[in-house]
Amino acid sequence: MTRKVFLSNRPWQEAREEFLATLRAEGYLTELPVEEIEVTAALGRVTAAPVYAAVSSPHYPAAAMDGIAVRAEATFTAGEGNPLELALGHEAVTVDTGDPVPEGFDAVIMIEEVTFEDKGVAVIRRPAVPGQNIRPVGENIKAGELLVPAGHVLTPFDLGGLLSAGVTRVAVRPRPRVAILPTGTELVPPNPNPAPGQILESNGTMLAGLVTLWGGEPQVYPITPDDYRLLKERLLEAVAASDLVLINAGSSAGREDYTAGLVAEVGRVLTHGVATKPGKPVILGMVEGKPVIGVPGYPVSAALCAELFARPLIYYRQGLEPPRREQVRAVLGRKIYSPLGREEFIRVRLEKEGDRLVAHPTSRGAATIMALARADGIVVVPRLAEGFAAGQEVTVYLLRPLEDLAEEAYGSREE
Ligand SMILES: Nc1nc2c(c(=O)[nH]1)N[C@H]1C(S)=C(S)[C@@H](COP(=O)(O)OP(=O)(O)OC[C@H]3O[C@@H](n4cnc5c(N)ncnc54)[C@H](O)[C@@H]3O)O[C@H]1N2
Ligand code: MOO
Repeated sequence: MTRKVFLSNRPWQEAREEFLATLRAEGYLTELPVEEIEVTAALGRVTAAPVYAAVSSPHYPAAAMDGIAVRAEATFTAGEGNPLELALGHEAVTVDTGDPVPEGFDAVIMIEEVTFEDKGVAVIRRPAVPGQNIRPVGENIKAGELLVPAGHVLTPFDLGGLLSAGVTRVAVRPRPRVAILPTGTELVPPNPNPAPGQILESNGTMLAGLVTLWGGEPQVYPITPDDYRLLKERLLEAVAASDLVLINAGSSAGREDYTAGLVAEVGRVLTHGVATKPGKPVILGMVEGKPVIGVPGYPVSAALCAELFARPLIYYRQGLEPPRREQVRAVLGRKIYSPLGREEFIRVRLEKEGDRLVAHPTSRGAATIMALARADGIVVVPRLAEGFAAGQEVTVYLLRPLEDLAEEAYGSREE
């Protein structure tokens, strides 16, 4: 096999657009699958069709209070000075909250307003108004009413509403199954005593976490060594069993970086290399109508590529628009130099100084996962800019809510 050394340097937006357009053309993002599941297990799932009420709620006129059901017109004469006696079981019927109001009765008087002087006789001192303390049929939901539209993320309230309307099963978008393949002969399961050269496999779990946050169902495969035949077997197995495959590492130009060649052999490579930092050697490909992303090995590169390329797919595949990251404006704590020609994603910590926010760039190494873990946001230096001056106002894409900003600064602020 020839060793492919040169990667393309396309703007990532263009590469992503082409990837999405290819997936749309193949029906992957337009003919979305559907599954029917129990409403009780549907929290956070996306409806595949509008859901209508099977039954009204309540489906019978229901007492809204504990008391007695009466015929309102038979109570008009009751007054403080004119107690009215009603024969129980005939002129009045005791009911509890939620009970059906018996046929022919049209009001409920709260038990606190009733005295029972004689066994079998209820005494009232105020007339009842028709409909009082009765929840009519359909007060909450009317049979046939639209409960939720298609493409709606089901909340706990929705689930309560669906069940109250007699809906027990619901058609939803399946959670996209995402196969994550950690590859590399140097990788070992995490342990506290790695030998020199061994790399603790951590990206699988990190990527699985991101996939879960975005609504997907991750499956992390066992570590595959850099063996072309094994990688090919694993890739084909993963493609058959999932909706999206993330092959982690082997994306670059090293002697055992097989991913691009492999995807090209069994499918097609749309992009190998984008003009970002980190994340440059990403591979976007298609195998048997499924997207395959070659995610670079360095943890921060892996996280960024997942964000830029896997996140939109996982959302669109569920029939959702990927939510926009919240943005704030901040001033830079120091100058950033960034090479021309690559869009750089710089992790920053934010600090409140009076009424302004100051963004402090953290470590820029693609291997420094804790810098990402501790970052509050990302500042993007455009491809055709060489950086920003200290004190310049920039946009920060938030990685966590502003109110969660850590009080104390931890970790290094140096590059
Ligand atoms: N001559 C060149 N060398 C490199 C280039 C280049 O263009 N020319 N690109 C660099 C860039 S940028 C990146 S990013 C990396 C990407 O490399 P690969 O995707 O081929 O990944 P590996 O070389 O196999 O691994 C790199 C590094 O990543 C860590 N790693 C890998 N897998 C895991 C895992 N599952 N869990 C945790 N960490 C992992 C590991 O530290 C590796 O050392 O290539 C540059 N080189
Ligand atoms: O672009 Mo690599 O992805 O520098 O880290």
